[in-house]
Formats: sequence, structure tokens, C-alpha cells
Amino acid sequence: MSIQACGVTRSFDSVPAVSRLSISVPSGSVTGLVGPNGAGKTTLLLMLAALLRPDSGSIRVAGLDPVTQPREVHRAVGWMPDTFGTWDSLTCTEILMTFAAAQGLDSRTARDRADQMLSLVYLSDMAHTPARVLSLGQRQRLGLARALVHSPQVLLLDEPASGMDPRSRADLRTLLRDLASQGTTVLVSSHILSELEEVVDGVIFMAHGSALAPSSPTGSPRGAPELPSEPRAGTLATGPEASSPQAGESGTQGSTVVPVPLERTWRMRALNTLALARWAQESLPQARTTPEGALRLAVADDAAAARLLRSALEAGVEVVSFAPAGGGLEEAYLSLEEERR
Ligand SMILES: Nc1ncnc2c1ncn2[C@@H]1O[C@H](COP(=O)(O)OP(=O)(O)OP(=O)(O)O)[C@@H](O)[C@H]1O
Repeated sequence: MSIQACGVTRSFDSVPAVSRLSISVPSGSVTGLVGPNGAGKTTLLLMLAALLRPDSGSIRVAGLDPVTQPREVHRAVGWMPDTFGTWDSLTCTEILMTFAAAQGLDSRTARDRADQMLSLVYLSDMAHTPARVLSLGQRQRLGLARALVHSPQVLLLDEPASGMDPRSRADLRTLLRDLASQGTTVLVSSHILSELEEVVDGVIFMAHGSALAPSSPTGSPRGAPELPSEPRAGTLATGPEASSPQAGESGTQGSTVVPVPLERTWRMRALNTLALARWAQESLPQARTTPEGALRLAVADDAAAARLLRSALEAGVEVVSFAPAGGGLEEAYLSLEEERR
């Protein structure tokens, strides 16, 4: 596990921001951190990044203790805050080189990394522009470049897409998947659930300073069938040592919450809705039919989708579309909120 927190608590004066939180996040994955305003997400990320001390509990990030090894944690972690404060008179290159030098990179390597990172976030043409000129979205992209300049093992992102345009958001999603496939552990807090859904392997829900988990895989519509599938590479699961509490329960020192695997929801439409319904009844007795006569299915991975499509076609169903539906994460979040009221 790349990130582990056990019974972590942090209060501000008498207000608890994070309360006896226990989570475990595996290496080489993208995990979403989701919860309402004030749930404690930023406070948790700051503690993981060794920028805020917990009052109690223990944390390990890439095997390091942020309390006793803050310097080492800063080198292992890339941190992107929701608003990136920079030195406005410095140019983008100078800012990145300054951070790279602070991470121990020599000046030549720092210059190379600065150039690479600016290219990665499409800011090369602003390399020599002072930061004060940057727009909000460009500033966010520079913040991402800053977080990555020292090739961290763990990347912590707090609302990274806010302020970014659609193209930059799509680039960010691709980048996060690439980093995870190269072994980087990514923990990303976001309120933009539709976009988060497209990039994460699993999700940790937070409320009132604790981690919690819904009782079913995230994105799985209620009553949807458990479809046969091969385990997807990188798919997260609840380990035997780590129990996921049911909806409404808080994570406590005794129960470590792991990311809930994200099951993509797919929507199938056919020329003949009756034929589609008949096939679903025979092959997928619990499938949910939408009011328009389409089917909404929990599909674990592309291979499962291909199997379903083949099965439908072989049964003579004239499928006109079969694609990820989205909205499952938001549905899970809202139902979790509903249950907690
Ligand atoms: N420096 C601080 N001083 C006092 N209270 C704080 C401080 N930082 C956070 N808090 C409080 O701690 C709680 C958790 O805040 P936090 O910013 O971690 O939540 P969040 O989940 O990140 O919220 P959001 O989604 O709105 O960003 C809130 O009640 C907040 O008011």
C-alpha cells in the first residue's frame, strides 16, 4: 500500500476536521477522494503531504512517516493545492526550476525537467512569461507541472480541474492514467464527479472527517446484475485486512477503508426495445430497463462489455448503441448522502 492512515485525527481549535480516519490506498492507482464541503479532504491531503501535523494517529506515504520524515515525504510526494500560489514576478521556468532545486535536482536537470513539464502541460510558449500574466487555468496547469517536476512516487491533487478548460481537463485525465500505469499512486479530490468517474480506479468517500464506503461497487445501479468479468488490471478491491464499512458507518481505527472499485455503467439501445428486453430477461434477469426502453448495465471492463455485446447480437438483438453511460458515481454519492440524512 502506498498510502496508509490509521486512526488519524486533526482538529482546528475544538472543531474536528479529520476524525479517527483510517484508509489504505494501493500503489499504481488513481483514487478519487469525494465528499461534501468541509468533509476534511483538504486537511487529510495536507497531512499526507507532510504540510500539516495530525493530532493523533499514524500515516505512511510511500513507506515514510510525514511526522518524523517530512523532508523525505516532500521528495516522494507531488502536491497540487486547489489554488496555486506562485511568485508572480518569476517566469514559469524560474518557478519550476526553483521548486526542482528545492527538491535537490542540479541546475541542468532542473532546467530539463522544467522544460519537459511545461511541455507536458502545454505551457512551453509561456516559459518566459511572468506568472502574474497567467490565467486561472494556466496557473492550475503550472501548479500541476510544479507537483510533477521531481517525478514523485505519490501525487496528491486537490480539485486540480477547477479553472481548467475542457481540453486541459481531458489532458489531465490522460496524464493521471499514464502516471498510474507507470506506478505512481494518485489521490485526487474533486467535486466534478462525472470527470472523476472517467479516470479513477476507485473512490474513497469522506464525510464529517471520516472515510466511509457504500455497500455496493460505486457506479453500480441499484438492482443491476453482477456481470461476469475478468478482474481488470489495476481494479481495486477490499482486501482481507481492510474491511469496508457499510454505508453510513464511519471508518474507525479498527476498520481501514479501501477505495471502492468503480464499476462503469453502460447503456444499451436497440432497434426493437421488446427484443432487447426479452434478451435481458433471459440473460440478465436483474438488468434495469430505462423508461425509454434502453438497458443500463454495470460493466466491469471492456472485455465484459464485448462479451455482452456479442451475446446480444447472437440473440438477434439489433443493437444500435452500447457505450459508457456515466453518472454512476454521482448516483452513488447522492444515495450515500441521502442515507446519511
Ligand atoms: N486552518 C483552519 N482553521 C480552522 N478550521 C479549519 C482550517 N482548515 C480547515 N478547517 C475546518 O476543517 C473542516 C474541514 O475542512 P477541509 O478544508 O479539510 O474540508 P474539504 O472537504 O476539503 O472541503 P471543500 O470540499 O469545501 O474543499 C471544515 O469545517 C473547515 O472549516
